[in-house]
Amino acid sequence: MATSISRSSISPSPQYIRTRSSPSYRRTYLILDSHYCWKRLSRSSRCFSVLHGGGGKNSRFVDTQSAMEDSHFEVVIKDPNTLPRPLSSTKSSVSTGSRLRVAYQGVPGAYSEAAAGKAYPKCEAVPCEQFDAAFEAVERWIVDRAVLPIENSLGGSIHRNYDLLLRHRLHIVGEVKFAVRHCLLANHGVQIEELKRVLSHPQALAQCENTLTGLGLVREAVDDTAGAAKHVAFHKLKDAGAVASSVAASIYGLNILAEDIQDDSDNVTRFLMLAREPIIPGIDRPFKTSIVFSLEEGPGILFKALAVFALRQINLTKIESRPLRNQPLRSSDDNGYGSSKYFDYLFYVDFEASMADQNAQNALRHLKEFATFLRVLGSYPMDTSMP
Ligand SMILES: O=C(O)C(=O)C[C@]1(C(=O)O)C=C[C@@H](O)C=C1
Repeated sequence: MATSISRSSISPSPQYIRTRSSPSYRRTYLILDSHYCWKRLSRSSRCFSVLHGGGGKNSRFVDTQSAMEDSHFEVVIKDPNTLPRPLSSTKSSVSTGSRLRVAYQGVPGAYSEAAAGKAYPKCEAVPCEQFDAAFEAVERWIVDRAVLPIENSLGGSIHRNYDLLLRHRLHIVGEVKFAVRHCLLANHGVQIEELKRVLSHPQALAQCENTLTGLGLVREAVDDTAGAAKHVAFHKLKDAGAVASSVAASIYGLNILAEDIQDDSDNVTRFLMLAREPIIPGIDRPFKTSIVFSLEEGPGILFKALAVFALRQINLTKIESRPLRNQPLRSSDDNGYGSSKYFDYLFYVDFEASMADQNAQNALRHLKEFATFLRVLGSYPMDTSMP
């Protein structure tokens, strides 16, 4: 039985980006990513710097003050040792030939465990309490990979994982689409009419909105679907059911009261496969590339940013915006539009092209002309299978 990883078993995550500039100044960031990195300095920027390497002795502070004259400057660092290796071991399971250890969030029976098995057949799936524990488990060489949900066809994006992708230094090396078929589970002998509440992961509850509303059940959010099933079984609850998989029902000895209770039969969750090192992008099969960037303020800037792909016939499959954290609310005094405040955003974009494709490289070169920050999260084979 694999041991579960909780946040408390791992020391706190290093900060990926740390700035030393005064918060009142507009900032752009310089990211020294091991494989893809480029940054443009904002002309309005004052001195700033970025920490790469988590603050340890491998960290690199880049004082960009001297680079201020050259507002278009590019840095490319190729460093194979992206992440520190553990003191106890210098070999991963991959190099030792043992089973690949793959972190997922939840307990056995969670959909994420099944997705990890689909992504890496024969792997040893390692349960983690929270998403960030899974990221850290890979970073600290406790496991080799993580498989984490990023979006669902009914419930939408899993925002937490977008934020963690940026905070951590892992690379997207693949994706896997998994058909999620929810069941309503309860202890044996409990009838559906006796249920007053239902426990599950918030995404799963959202995916079964119509069914649960029809049954008049009060929703209670927990960390994962299988955890909900385990809780209902462990406490022998009579008034509560769980939304979870049929696998969870058999693991925790629950009865399946209803099957396929998701609002749409096509309920697919897309999971990302994460690793310490990126894969070498190819052009031998369909590839997808995921990037994150931020932009200067100004009319039509997002339009221009997206046009770099349209101009080259590159199809976008996903765009997500997230607040740029640690960036103070900028006063609109900056540009003289009264006293209202506004936010800065990060844009996460997935597009259908490989970083090995010149067309994609040109698009990103074009994008960096007006991006204040740009990072390639990964270039990886598309999952074209039927989920
Ligand atoms: O709780 C689980 O079983 C999970 O694997 C998590 C999760 C999610 O985070 O979206 C994964 C797939 C389903 O969409 C519902 C829940």
